[in-house]
Amino acid sequence: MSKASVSMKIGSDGVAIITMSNPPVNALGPAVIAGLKEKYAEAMSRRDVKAIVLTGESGKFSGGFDISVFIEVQKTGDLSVLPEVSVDLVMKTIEDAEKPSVAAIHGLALGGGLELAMGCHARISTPDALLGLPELSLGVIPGFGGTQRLPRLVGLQKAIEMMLLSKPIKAKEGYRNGLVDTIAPPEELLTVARRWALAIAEGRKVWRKTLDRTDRLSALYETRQKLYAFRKDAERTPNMPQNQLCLDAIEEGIVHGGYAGVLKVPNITGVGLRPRPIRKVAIIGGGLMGSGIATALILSDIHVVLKERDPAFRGLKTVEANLKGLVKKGPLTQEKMRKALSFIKGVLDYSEFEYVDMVIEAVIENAPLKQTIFNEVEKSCPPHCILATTTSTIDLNIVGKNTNSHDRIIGAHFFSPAHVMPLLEIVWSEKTSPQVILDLMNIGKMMKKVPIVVQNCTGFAVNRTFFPYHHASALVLHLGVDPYRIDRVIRKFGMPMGPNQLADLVGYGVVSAANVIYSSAFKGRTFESNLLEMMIQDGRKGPEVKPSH
Ligand SMILES: C[C@@H](O)CC(=O)SCCNC(=O)CCNC(=O)[C@H](O)C(C)(C)COP(=O)(O)OP(=O)(O)OC[C@H]1O[C@@H](n2cnc3c(N)ncnc32)[C@H](O)[C@@H]1OP(=O)(O)O
Repeated sequence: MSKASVSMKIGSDGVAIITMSNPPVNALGPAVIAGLKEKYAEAMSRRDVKAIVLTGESGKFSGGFDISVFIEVQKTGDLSVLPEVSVDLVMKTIEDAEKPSVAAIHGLALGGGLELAMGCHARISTPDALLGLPELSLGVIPGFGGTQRLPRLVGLQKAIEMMLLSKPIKAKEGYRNGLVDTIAPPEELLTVARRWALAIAEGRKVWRKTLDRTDRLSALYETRQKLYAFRKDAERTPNMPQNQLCLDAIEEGIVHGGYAGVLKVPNITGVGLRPRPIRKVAIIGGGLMGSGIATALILSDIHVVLKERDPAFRGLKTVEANLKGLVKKGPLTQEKMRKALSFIKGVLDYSEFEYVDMVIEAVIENAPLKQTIFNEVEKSCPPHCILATTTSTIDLNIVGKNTNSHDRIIGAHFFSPAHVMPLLEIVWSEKTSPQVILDLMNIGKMMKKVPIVVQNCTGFAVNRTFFPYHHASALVLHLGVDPYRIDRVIRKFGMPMGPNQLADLVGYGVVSAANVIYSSAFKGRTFESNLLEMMIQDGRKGPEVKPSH
């Protein structure tokens, strides 16, 4: 077999044609993978290259990872023959590169071959080329990000079918379902591909990363329902764990965003830190937020002590109601609910805080109260314990003012209802230790949350975005426009609910408290309306959420 290689030819149009060669199917062996990295690095460094077309020799794109390498490893146990095939090959080398790539596909693009093509910014193919991810038939799951990218190109249903059945499709079907951008006859393939690549580079065609695309994804609840059905189906093949693992990877990518699993936070991930085990969490406050977080934690098999002030333990009752709601809607079973409830205990003081790994303060948006709590908690918890606040707006340095533990203080901004909403805003100050940030990212993933890591400032990221929107609505309301009409217009625009209904759901007290903090931090840049105060004084506060910390 002739030596595997990757060549590059640069046209006068500024398009570099990078060609994989490894007969008979241009399999992605070590030499091809190394060659791709080398040629891409060269193409990125050359001023005479504007864009790249990636293709394969002898009428084939690529048959995927070189199976003979697997056989070699099975025979010898020598893992060193495995090339470095982290997802970075596709993401860093192709998808995130500063010059666009277009895949020119002919013959076949299978497994890692198709994954390379999906990392490109467009795919041109001959009509009868075979496209597929057959990895599950080999007992593995797509390892170059196919589980993350295929659903974003063809939609969840089709992507799962293609992977679970390991059944390739023809490119003309791929064109219909979004996997292929356009079809070209073999003799025109390279010409069409180079024109497309140039058009992207020159801004005449959209330059979009597959991992960023959501246009083919359904709403999260629909996704979860579909995945639930496929999981039930996969339970019939218990001896093929790769099926469930493939669904796990797909879900991770959809719920947590395409970069899930490769979430990179400078100086936090990839610097040798390892998340510490989290076994027990204390939550202070059993209101809407605290009980929601407690629900999410016990569903992730994490023990919780829920500190309330009122021996009626209304927060515990809310947790139970949350779980019953999930059983009623499915897929939570009665048995899993009973198991989750065994993970939670209501307390009225800090006596059980001695062995907790994290405390989450979930009381009302009142800085002095939070400062008192953190001062008390610092004395009751072990020195490694993470001290998290759910504040949506208050600067962390203010929250931790009365403590000597600024390195352990972090923002864990969940969104109500916390056992349902996937977003988790992780806020760190310049004093927060990288280990604590990584630990909270890990807990967020254990809770199946979408963690976004942002730096400390009033309002952080979400409320810095939310409040201008909220103030614009308050201005229009102040001018006398019907709040229901405002909400109808916003819902028609595409938001799940309008700003007035959202304020009602969250509670006017919470919105008002956050408003005061936000407006004082950005004096002169906000709209101050007294309508909310008037409603609160009139006893109309939104859902009755009594402080119960
Ligand atoms: C990165 C991760 O996602 C992991 C992966 O990519 S796993 C690999 C995924 N790819 C596949 O599973 C493709 C497997 N191959 C096939 O489906 C078929 O071989 C084919 C459709 C590519 C070609 O089929 P056909 O035309 O019928 O010819 P053969 O099956 O007889 O194959 C011809 C020769 O090609 C060799 N070959 C095929 N695929 C690979 C591969 N991925 N790696 C290495 N070699 C491959 C095959 O062994 C035959 O070679 P021979 O010397 O003639 O025996």
